[in-house]
Amino acid sequence: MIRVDIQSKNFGATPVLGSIRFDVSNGQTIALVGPSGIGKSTLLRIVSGIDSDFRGTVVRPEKQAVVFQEPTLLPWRSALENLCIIHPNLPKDRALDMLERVGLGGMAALFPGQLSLGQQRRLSLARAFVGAPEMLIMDEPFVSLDAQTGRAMLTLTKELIAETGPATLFVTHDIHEADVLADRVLKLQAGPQGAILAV
Ligand SMILES: Nc1ncnc2c1ncn2[C@@H]1O[C@H](COP(=O)(O)OP(=O)(O)OP(=O)(O)O)[C@@H](O)[C@H]1O
Repeated sequence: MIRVDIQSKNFGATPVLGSIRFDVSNGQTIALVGPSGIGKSTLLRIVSGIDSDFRGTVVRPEKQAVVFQEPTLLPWRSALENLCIIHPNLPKDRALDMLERVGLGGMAALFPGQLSLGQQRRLSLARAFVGAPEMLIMDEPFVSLDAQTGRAMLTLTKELIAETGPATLFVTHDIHEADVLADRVLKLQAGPQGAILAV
């Protein structure tokens, strides 16, 4: 479970987030929506532990995975190595099974530059799920994909979440994505001292 209790987050003198509290239980998926620039990515960075410069506390499980908008793969490593490098104890056959599972069977030796954007996204999903995360954070993981690839990725992500059961928090601008994936939608709105959750 993820327990978020933020009192405030400022960039310099500018307040960005106000008081924000919520929990994400194991197996639950929460979508985070709100207008551009309101602070969604800032909140995700705090929840994922990338940004620790805020007032408040976040309690998160040990096994974590983050999927960014851009696939953030190592271009000089093969698809298989991209999985194994951050999971050094991962048996090779499990890594190959996961590549197969996300539709990249037979592509283990290819480098990210030899994969389409959709395939690179599949590889980042494989990398995230192969470690059986207890917490999954995703920042607009389906943007700039064509409609068919986007739908396929959404279905695949839903299946992988159901199989693995992490506490999941993801940002989206797409209400359809939120409907398909999320059990609950949280909306950020402007408050007097930074963004707060709409009720
Ligand atoms: N490193 C930073 N330094 C200063 N200001 C920042 C920094 N990162 C973000 N901001 C500001 O904080 C606010 C929230 O940004 P954030 O990226 O979290 O919004 P967002 O809701 O994710 O936007 P979008 O939907 O457009 O991606 C914006 O006004 C942005 O300019």
